[in-house]
Amino acid sequence: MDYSTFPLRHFFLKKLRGLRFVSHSSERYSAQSVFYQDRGITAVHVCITDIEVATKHFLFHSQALTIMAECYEEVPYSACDDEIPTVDYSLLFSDNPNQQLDALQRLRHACLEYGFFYLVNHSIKDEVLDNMLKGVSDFFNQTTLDERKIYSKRSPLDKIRWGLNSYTGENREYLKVVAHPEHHFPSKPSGFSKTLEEYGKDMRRVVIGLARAVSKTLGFEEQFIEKALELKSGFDVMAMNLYPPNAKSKGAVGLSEHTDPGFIISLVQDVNGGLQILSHKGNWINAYIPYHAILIQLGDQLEILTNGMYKSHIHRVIVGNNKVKRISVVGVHGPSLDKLISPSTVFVDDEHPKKYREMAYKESLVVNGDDEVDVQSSLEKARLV
Ligand SMILES: O=C(O)CCC(=O)C(=O)O
Ligand SMILES: [Fe+2]
Repeated sequence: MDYSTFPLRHFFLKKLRGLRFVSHSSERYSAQSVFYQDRGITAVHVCITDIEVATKHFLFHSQALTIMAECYEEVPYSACDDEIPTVDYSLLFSDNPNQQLDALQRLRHACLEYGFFYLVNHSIKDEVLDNMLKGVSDFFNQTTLDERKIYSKRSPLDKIRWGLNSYTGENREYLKVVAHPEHHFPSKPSGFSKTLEEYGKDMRRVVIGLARAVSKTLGFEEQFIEKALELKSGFDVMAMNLYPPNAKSKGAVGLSEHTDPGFIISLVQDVNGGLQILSHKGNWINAYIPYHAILIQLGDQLEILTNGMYKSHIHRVIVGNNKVKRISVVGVHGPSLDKLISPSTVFVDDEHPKKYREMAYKESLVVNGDDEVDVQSSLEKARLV
């Protein structure tokens, strides 16, 4: 079997169905142990990134270990350079009806056939992006590592969360902050909070514009998504990631494969490198985000709302070939926490049975034992078929 072109999770799911994964009480994994017991696939993912770490932290059925060992040998993290569609934000609102229609058609195609696209002419000024990326870089300054430890997990209600995953298997430092409806930003370095606020405001404007345009691509009035997800009080988290250049002693994976919750996910970065997205055809595509463009990915709750028509896609970060450190800033733009999300009746009929159960957004964020600020996907928990 050619593992580089085959969607691995399906392969594992089939092969490992029925086997149990039991986590040790190791600190790193204990919070996720329940989660892993019925989501073998995520456990497998942890294992496959580094079998040595996996065996240290989990008790595995020996048959599962053999399968994982085989797969670990063969997975090369390779990806192709297939084109990722580009959407011109300004044209989505053009006064010229033909131009607008053309841009909306492009957006529909990108949502239907890809689930991710580069957004250009988005109206966020270069200096806002540059200031924000500089602020994030200063926050992650090596000399202040001890200072940011105050944002390590203290309570499930944390609004600011910092973490350093620099063990073999995942290689990333991150800061996650709640950015909407109210925002919680670190007070240091000076000016950082103001920079994030400015960027957050601009990005939110773009997200609301996209909600209107995406509604139109589905044949609805432009307020459809804003109302269905209650975006006015939407729960947004900003995740700032720092990936070091790969060192021999560390793992090639910056961030393991996952989808993200929410309506859409915005991503900006300082340098290209490492982000790979699994296409609907089952091949990994390298994302080479054009300078100052925003990568938009569709989130789980848009997939649920459209009953699987607009899908959220699995992605990961591979740092193996990176020569320099990379920073990415990810916005997970979600529905209101209390909003119940289920497939809209328009997308459900005899030929398209309901594929997801109803869940409040808040429930979907915490159902696997994670905290709201972690913004982890629970799409598999909502799936009915
Ligand atoms: O850093 C990246 O390119 C991707 C980050 C990501 O997927 C996430 O934070 O959810
Ligand atoms: Fe992500």
